[in-house]
Amino acid sequence: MSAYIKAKGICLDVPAFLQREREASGWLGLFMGAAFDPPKRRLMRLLSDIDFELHEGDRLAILGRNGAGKSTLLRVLNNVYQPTSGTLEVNGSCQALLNMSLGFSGEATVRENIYLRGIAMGLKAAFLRHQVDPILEFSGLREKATHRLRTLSSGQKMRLGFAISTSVQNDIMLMDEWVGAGDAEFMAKAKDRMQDRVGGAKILVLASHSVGLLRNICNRGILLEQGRIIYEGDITSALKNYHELLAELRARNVVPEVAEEAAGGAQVYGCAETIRLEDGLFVVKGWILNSEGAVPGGVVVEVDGRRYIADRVEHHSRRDVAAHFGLADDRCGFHAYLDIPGAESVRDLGDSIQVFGGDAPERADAPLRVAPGFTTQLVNARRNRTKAKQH
Ligand SMILES: Nc1ncnc2c1ncn2[C@@H]1O[C@H](COP(=O)(O)OP(=O)(O)OP(=O)(O)O)[C@@H](O)[C@H]1O
Repeated sequence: MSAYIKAKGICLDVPAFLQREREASGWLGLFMGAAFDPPKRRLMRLLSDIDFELHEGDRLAILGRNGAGKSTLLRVLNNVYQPTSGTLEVNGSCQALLNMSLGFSGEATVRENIYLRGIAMGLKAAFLRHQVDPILEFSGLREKATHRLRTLSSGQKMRLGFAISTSVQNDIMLMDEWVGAGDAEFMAKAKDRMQDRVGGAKILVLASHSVGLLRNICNRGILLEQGRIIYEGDITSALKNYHELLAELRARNVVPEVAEEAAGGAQVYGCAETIRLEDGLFVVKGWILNSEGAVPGGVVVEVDGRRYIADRVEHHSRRDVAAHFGLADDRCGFHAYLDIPGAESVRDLGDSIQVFGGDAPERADAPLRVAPGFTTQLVNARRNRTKAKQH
């Protein structure tokens, strides 16, 4: 049977308890206020008139700034919240990667938690028996199988949650950000599995601030603002509308608030495409943008572990990149000019160069992708130097 999601006129109201703001005029006043002025209950509308249909092959990006309602909508799709009005039809097995530790019990053992969580996911005990070993293996927690969950580190709990949640392929996947957990070795395994699961899902719904990720994975997008869909369309036009909304907010001096993620700042993406020497300065060309659709100005090049800050970064129009990411501002191309003492040509740089971007040089710590052409340039330069030495 085919998988689909049909949301018609969904609204969600939740009760909010509001306490009157009052000046604390001493302890007695505070206690009396708490005793005789109980919080008022008021209904708050978190989602209004949400309408969309998803069918097989749809990969939907949910866009919106902080507090727009993305996670709330995912929770409604996952039946965590019942809509106050409207109808939701979900056909197909559904897996939500929303909260990795949902359904865990700290007092139960790791093995027991696999059953608890698996059953909460709708899996049968007989089926789960065969999943326990692969889950312990994948999460690297085989020797902890009989330990109580509360004795595990948060990274280990995350690994376990990830291994259980992704142990089976489902028709529909709901995701709040791309899941990455644990150390580098686990991350690599997790990435492969995520790619498998995402590729195997018939329908994917992904809420994220990561524009590059959404652009790569999704083919459709909805833009939420204050719990309403303000735009729906293909991913390119949805991203364009999202960036236009952010640009408009910035123009009105409203902080768009999309960047308060764990990393503590807007995510920076980009690519270093070429490097050459021009009038004694190295010029790195490429493109750069951040998750707010703005163009960061800091570029740093790391050669053999030493950081060199660009003296000057010039921005240029890159319509190809702007069209790909749906940017409101197409000046995301950059030429970064650097002085690298001791290097007189590209061949002196070696081939272990990394390029980083950020809002300012001192915060330029987001690695930019290095285009194959860039690497080829360095490798050819090194080869030429070796040949020249031999002659
Ligand atoms: N159970 C709840 N009770 C009251 N308010 C809530 C509840 N859940 C969410 N909200 C409010 O609803 C709004 C939307 O929250 P939600 O977490 O869906 O935003 P979001 O778009 O996912 O944001 P972010 O990008 O920061 O993750 C916020 O203002 C939040 O404070």
